[in-house]
Amino acid sequence: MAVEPGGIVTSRGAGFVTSRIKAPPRQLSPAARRAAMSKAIRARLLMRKNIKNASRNGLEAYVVPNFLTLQDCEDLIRLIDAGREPSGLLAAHADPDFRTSESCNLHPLDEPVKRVEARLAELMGIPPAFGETIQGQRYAVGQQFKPHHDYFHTDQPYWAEQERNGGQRTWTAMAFLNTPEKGGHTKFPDAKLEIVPAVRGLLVWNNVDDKGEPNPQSLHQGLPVEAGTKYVITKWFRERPWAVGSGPVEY
Ligand SMILES: O=C(O)CCC(=O)C(=O)O
Ligand SMILES: [Fe+2]
Repeated sequence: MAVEPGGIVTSRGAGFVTSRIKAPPRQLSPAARRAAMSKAIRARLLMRKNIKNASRNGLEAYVVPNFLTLQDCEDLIRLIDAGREPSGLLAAHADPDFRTSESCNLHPLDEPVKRVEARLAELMGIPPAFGETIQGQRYAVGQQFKPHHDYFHTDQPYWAEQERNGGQRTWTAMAFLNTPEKGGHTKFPDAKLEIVPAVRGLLVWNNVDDKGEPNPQSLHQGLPVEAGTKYVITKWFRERPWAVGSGPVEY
């Protein structure tokens, strides 16, 4: 079967059809591979009904309303509340208020997590091995995550290890588990896009540009919650399979 780099391969599993985007050939440069994967993911997302293309000003982003069930949201909130501890950062930051939320890594074998992983895999088509462990996050009033990129900055000391363990982060999928009373918007200040959290909704964005290079326009932040609480889950995808043994990574 001839498949283009980044083309879609369909295979029949036990009683259901699964399709995955095929990893592009290794002889391409890393950026060309990332670009080919992005092209295939974009084509797949755009084929879907009930997806809103929120791309603008050099940022590629999509919103899928009602992506999760209410049951998923309730179950995930319970898991986050049971496991939450102060959110970490991959590299120390001079600003102690840079990321003030609480987080936990969700166990991939917990039933609600398995359900959501399967739905995300079906949406994105990215081979599951390319995805990091889903992280849950809880923001109380005043808590936030200041502007940052999800891609790795390759001039940082952490990069050598990340390059070995799956390489660059490509896409981010973030689902809103509740609707905070006020605030907590996800804002892309340079791209001038602001998403108001809505229970069950999914926000997906590409951290690399059309050439497969890290895209500065993907700069984003979780604005402070002003009333109520905000719960989200985040899944970061890598350009290559991510080694679980390397341990969970923060932003
Ligand atoms: O909470 C948000 O709106 C943003 C979270 C975020 O940027 C992240 O988890 O990488
Ligand atoms: Fe982020």
